[in-house]
Amino acid sequence: MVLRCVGHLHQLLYRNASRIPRQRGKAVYSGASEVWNEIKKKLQAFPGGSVDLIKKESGIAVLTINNPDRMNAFSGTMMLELQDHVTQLEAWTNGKGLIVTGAAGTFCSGSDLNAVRALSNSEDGIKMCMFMQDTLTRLLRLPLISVALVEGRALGGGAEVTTACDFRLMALASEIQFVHKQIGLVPGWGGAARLVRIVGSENALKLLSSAQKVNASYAEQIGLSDGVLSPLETLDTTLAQAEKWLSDFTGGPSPVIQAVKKVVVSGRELPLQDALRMERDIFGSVWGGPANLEALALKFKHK
Ligand SMILES: CCCC(=O)SCCNC(=O)CCNC(=O)[C@H](O)C(C)(C)COP(=O)(O)OP(=O)(O)OC[C@H]1O[C@@H](n2cnc3c(N)ncnc32)[C@H](O)[C@@H]1OP(=O)(O)O
Repeated sequence: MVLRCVGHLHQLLYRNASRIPRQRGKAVYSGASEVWNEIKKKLQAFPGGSVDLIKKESGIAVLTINNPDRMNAFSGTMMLELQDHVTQLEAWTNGKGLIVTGAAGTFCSGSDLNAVRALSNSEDGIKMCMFMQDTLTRLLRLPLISVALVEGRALGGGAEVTTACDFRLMALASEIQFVHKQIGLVPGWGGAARLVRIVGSENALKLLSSAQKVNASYAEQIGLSDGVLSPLETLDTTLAQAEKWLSDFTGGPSPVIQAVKKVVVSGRELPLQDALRMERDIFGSVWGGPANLEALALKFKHK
């Protein structure tokens, strides 16, 4: 009887699920389609490398920044590919987790400096920055629990990409470095705004104004990293280690994991009143759902 009532309520609420305001896919800059078309055309002119996406049956996806000849620097076409993959992941209903990593033992050396030089007027720079802000904000908002697996160096825009994941895991000898100041810049891919939220404004100010190399232990100390990977003489590859680490958070059905991520994103991004409304709607989408009914039927005890 109780279960039937819950099921009925679920049907009622589920009708409203389509009304859950979508956090994902929401553009950072709305009404900018002309700018997008223009910048996409410019980015096409800087080819090289790739961003590769593998979606596994387990619900974990692996996104690899792949341009080893340039220490995985982002070419223009890689920026476009990254955005396409984010769009694909936004629609991945079976997804639970995402690992962002770099090819050939290093993470990413930021924007391809050849593109930076060619797009050095401030108008183009701002458009490229808007494009990457949009993509990386959507990456962070994905309803997947994401982790950056940092090996080797994460420099400039590469350091910014690490902050677009929920968590960061670093190999023992790896380094994250916001080198922007050394090339007369500040972060422009949303990395400063995210860094302040991750490590606090004092630590962010230290990292950006000194452009210091942040090793794995210092990163853990200030909360930039969530764990140090074991050296590779262990049996696991770094990717396997990251998958194992992530599995602590991605156990269970995808609708529940996605709902968990969504309530956190709304709590982080919205004013309290809106966050509470969003939480109500997300709650309504899982209440009386299959995972909830199954757990109730099992009289689950949290021992
Ligand atoms: C808002 C976004 C702001 C940005 O991201 S601006 C870009 C910030 N990144 C940088 O300034 C990185 C500059 N590169 C470096 O410091 C060094 O190359 C780095 C990454 C420490 C690696 O040093 P090493 O291990 O000694 O290797 P290397 O210098 O010989 O590099 C190997 C090849 O990769 C190239 N490379 C590395 N980073 C690049 C980049 N960002 N854009 C374009 N090419 C890049 C480098 O030029 C070299 O190529 P080549 O062998 O000389 O043809």
